[in-house]
Amino acid sequence: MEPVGYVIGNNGVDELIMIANPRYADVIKLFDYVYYEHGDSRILAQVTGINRELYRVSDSLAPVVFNDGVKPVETVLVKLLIIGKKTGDLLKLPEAPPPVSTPVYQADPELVKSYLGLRGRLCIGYLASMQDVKVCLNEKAISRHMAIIGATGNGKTWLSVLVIEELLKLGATVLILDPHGEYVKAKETVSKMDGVGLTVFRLSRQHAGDLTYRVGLIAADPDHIASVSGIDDKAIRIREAFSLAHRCVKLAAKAYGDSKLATLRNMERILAQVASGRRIQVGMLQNLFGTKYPTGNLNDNKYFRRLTVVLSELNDLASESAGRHAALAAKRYVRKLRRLGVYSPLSTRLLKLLKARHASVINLAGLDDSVQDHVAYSILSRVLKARINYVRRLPGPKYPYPVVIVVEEAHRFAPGNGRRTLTYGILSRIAMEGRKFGVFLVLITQRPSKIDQDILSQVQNYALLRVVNPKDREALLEAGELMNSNLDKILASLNIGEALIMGPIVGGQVPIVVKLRNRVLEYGGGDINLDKYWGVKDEDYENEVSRMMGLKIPKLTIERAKLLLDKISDESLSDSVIRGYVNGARVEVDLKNEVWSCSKCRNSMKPCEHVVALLLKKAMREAELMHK
Ligand SMILES: Nc1ncnc2c1ncn2[C@@H]1O[C@H](COP(=O)(O)OP(=O)(O)OP(=O)(O)O)[C@@H](O)[C@H]1O
Repeated sequence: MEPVGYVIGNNGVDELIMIANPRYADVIKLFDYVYYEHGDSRILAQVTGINRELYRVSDSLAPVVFNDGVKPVETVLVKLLIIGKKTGDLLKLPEAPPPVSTPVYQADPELVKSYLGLRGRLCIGYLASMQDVKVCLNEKAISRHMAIIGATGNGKTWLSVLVIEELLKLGATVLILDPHGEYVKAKETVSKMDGVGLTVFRLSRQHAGDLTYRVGLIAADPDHIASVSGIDDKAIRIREAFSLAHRCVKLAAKAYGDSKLATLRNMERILAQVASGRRIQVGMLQNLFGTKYPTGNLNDNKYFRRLTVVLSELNDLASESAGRHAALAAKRYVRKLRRLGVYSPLSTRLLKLLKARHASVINLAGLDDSVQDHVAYSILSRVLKARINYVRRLPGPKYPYPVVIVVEEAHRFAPGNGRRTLTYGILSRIAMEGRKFGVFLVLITQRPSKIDQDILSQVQNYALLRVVNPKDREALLEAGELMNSNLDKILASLNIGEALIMGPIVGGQVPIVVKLRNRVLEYGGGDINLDKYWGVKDEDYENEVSRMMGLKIPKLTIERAKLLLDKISDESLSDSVIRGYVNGARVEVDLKNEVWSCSKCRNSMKPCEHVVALLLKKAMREAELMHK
């Protein structure tokens, strides 16, 4: 066999420089596998850089080479990352670099397969440089969690969908926290996968989903829901009133054995009573709540006794003006929570959410960050608890199978800037202890520097797509022990559809560059191809939207609106008054009179991004109809 090149130097024992055999100079590609002989073993290496250079000629000769029209002599220098020699099941780096002029050969698929040992069952693609070698990740290593990292639009969701498909085929229970509703579309294609189920849970009626997930008020920490409602941490009196009302409905539910009493509506009723300065007696609760419950002797009931104590604290509030004001303010916050439609007395049953061979997508699109945070916190805490109860045989809800939790936009739930979300605590606990209880994380983020580094450092498997930002590459260098400057260069050279995978999931020894396979499940939120609808350039639809409203819409607003296009729901676009929900905001535009309203931006002088998003959608819909 003819060598593809010869060693001409080295950089430590793990990097070689090879000069390419001119006959192979145009054949050698990035990520190719090559080897050289060392005694009776072969040392495998991978191409990580290719440089074309002018053959070194002396300074006095250089002008001659160029001026006489002689084609410059080219050398192709190839950087090789040493993978190692096979010793039993292990790959070991050689003790010394090979002598200069050692011949280097192209490795064949069998050699590569036997060295890399990709013997898992999560088959997500092929070696980028050798498309007949399948890459199957080790499913057991998912217990060491996984991070999927890459710049926006480089295929993170694509890869996560592949991992989910493979996990589902093996019978896994998968839970997906989906802040942008990107996985909702998977529902349409899940029937292509035999015996696999997928349910989309929505949080409010105006969003897409099969079932509604509710966060239980009885189990919720009053401080948490007070924060979700927007009550400032320092507004102690308002928080106190809020918390007392919460305890009151919770205890009433327990004392009377009727969970339906623990509603936000009943909290509002209690607070209205306090705000108006009227005292509340136990006997009045039936009237106040508008429900009937047994009025027998409840004096032995411990909840009843606590309820009377809480009522007397509420009455103390009612007796002073500051207390009444606080109750009035708290009532407004409760009303705000009620409008969200996310809370009900009891949480949705866990067994509706968790099933083997099944993925549950939690569609959080359109909810404010604090609501997303509370929902995620509530779900993750319950899942971890159910697994702990099962493993440790403790009383309480249990789930018998391990659960893989996919967290899209993980930096939103566990930001690295020291801000502590509710979800942060539970995510960091799962990152640290989930392995013991069979709760595994797949964290997806565009910005590794923005995610909490303690959590990231618990993750041992990395799938890296193109990461362009040097700061983000630095964060990876810090977080992953496996990361080194060679890999840093590979990262910058990846194409869409390629991923660099490291960690025990690929045997733990060698990073692998994978060409990802096609997926079965659809997902939304990929690039929106406006040209598909318009067949025209950006300016044309910008002009169209401006024309509709009879005024110039700033480019920035249009850009922001484009990002909201996949967050529009319940839209009605055919009449002269169009309406819909855009990222949770209720939007209405009267096209004839060129007036608009947006429940979030209220009295803006110019159409806000929510309004413009709805207009864009209408224009797109019309263009689509025209092209049919
Ligand atoms: N392996 C692949 N093969 C072909 N096309 C791909 C592949 N991966 C991604 N794409 C395309 O690239 C676009 C972006 O992909 P995707 O939405 O998965 O990226 P992302 O990194 O999750 O983006 P974001 O951070 O914005 O969510 C999509 O239009 C998708 O179809």
